[in-house]
Amino acid sequence: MNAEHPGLSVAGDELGALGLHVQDRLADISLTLHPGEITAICGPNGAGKSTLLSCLAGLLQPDGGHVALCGQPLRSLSPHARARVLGYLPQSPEVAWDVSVEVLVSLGRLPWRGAPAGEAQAAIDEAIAAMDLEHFRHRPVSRLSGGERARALMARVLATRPGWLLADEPLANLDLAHAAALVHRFREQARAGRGVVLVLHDLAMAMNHADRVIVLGRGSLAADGPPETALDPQVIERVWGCPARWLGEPGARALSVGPVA
Ligand SMILES: Nc1ncnc2c1ncn2[C@@H]1O[C@H](COP(=O)(O)OP(=O)(O)OP(=O)(O)O)[C@@H](O)[C@H]1O
Repeated sequence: MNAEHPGLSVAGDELGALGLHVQDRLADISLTLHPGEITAICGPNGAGKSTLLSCLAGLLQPDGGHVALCGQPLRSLSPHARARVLGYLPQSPEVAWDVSVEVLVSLGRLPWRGAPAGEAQAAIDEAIAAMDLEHFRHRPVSRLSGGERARALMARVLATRPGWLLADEPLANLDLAHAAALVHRFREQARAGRGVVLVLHDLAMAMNHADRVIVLGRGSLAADGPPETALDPQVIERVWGCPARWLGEPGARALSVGPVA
């Protein structure tokens, strides 16, 4: 974890690397994540993916180690500053209050209280449109389907316009077309110089759309690199215990999984 990687300029702000070092009895992991990339975190159930993402979001403090943004400890940033730069989508699609979609999405603007109202409304409208929610704008979230609610929660994160998007299983409840649209959105965010970090169980999604894949075993780094190497069939067999082989062309791979011995 260091500041050796230069930050990229995003909307006038310097957005630097997001680094993490965790060293305790459960994990020993050091990572530096780069803006401008889509990084996928993959691994079996219980490997520590959500825990790692929560540490990166500053919501969990590792027992030993630290998290730094642009070389600066995350803890030294105010909660407001952290919420403006790190947008976090939790794994659980629960919504505490039965508000409308528009109100839920507008909560993503809370870290920007005091910004011009027009800017806030533009960000909310853009996020609602990006997640194909115009039709549901005034509907209470309790009357949405599971996938629609997942899209509304993602829209709330997008409305913040954070420098880093940290999303735990963002595609899990989405149909094919909405998943493809969201992946396209993630790529746009990365192209704009933002950092995108996704926990993904769908290894084909990670293979086809990530720039970098981090594979977690039980609390340790099993692989880290471009998808072709980090998701090599040997890695998959070692970490998930499944014989597997990749089919198709680069960028459009499918995973064939054999029977578990
Ligand atoms: N609140 C908690 N208290 C104690 N242990 C926890 C807690 N949350 C998770 N764990 C444990 O920490 C380990 C890592 O959990 P984590 O949720 O990070 O895994 P994951 O890789 O995201 O798994 P999944 O793919 O099932 O979502 C697991 O063994 C889990 O049982």
